[in-house]
Amino acid sequence: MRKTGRMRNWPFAKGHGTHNDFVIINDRHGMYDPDSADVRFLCDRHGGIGGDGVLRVVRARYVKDWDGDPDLWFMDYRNADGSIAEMCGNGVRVFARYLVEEGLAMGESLPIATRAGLRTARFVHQDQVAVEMGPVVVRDAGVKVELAGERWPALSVDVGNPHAVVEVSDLSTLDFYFAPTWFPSEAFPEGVNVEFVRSVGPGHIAMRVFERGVGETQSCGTGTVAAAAAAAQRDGTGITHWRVDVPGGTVRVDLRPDGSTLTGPAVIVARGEVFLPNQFD
Ligand SMILES: N[C@@H](CCC[C@H](N)C(=O)O)C(=O)O
Repeated sequence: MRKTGRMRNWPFAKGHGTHNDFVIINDRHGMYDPDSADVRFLCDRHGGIGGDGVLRVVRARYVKDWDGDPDLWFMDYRNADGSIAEMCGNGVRVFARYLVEEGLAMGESLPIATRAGLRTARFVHQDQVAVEMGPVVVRDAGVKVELAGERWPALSVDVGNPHAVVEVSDLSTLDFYFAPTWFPSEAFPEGVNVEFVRSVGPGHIAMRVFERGVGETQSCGTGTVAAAAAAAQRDGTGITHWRVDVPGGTVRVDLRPDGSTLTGPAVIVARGEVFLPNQFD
């Protein structure tokens, strides 16, 4: 097997939610499941299209291990390094926007299957989409996060995917040249997304994130929910509505005992055709 030149053409779209950006692959008939080399190519900002991840749009019936309604649209999310993640909060809003713009779904409220279970997206106004994100589990498991020689205690938060949330006093001095590490390492055997959060005021935080499988991104939707839930636990005043500022914009997180809602923008910015390198012949 050897690498050769270009071979297959495939339609794609590009979209983002608070500048967390995605290459969208329409695979409605289950004909093209990108392998990790394809995902890395699609997400490559210099040699490919460029994105923090890939959203493969596919009917749930074509997804191995999905045992729910086969007719649902499934958000098959991949990180830029080719790894698979359970859930993507910005991605699911962009996915919903894409389905409607492509005429693949309609209505104000849209069920979307993900590896973390069913999520429902609702079109609110203009570019805003609200997604029911399910329950958020916050634990203080004695985890510490280290970055550039500094160590902080972190809360472990499960939003369908894993997060470690750290409180800091200054976001501008964080140095992401090297990835953050965590202790004990067994706390997150599958890796973790790390959120650094600064309190701005009551119900208002700012955040930077270093995503598993990507690096620093302009935003992470599940991360904003994790950060708000961790801030609510630390703050203890019972605030349930949170404004979360990220480098790429602002989202709103609503917390309930049995679930959470993430509301933020989702836009499609391009459509085109990509020439996929032929890896095997
Ligand atoms: N950017 C996403 C999260 C994507 C997955 C994450 N990197 C992981 O590996 O869990 C979001 O908006 O939630």
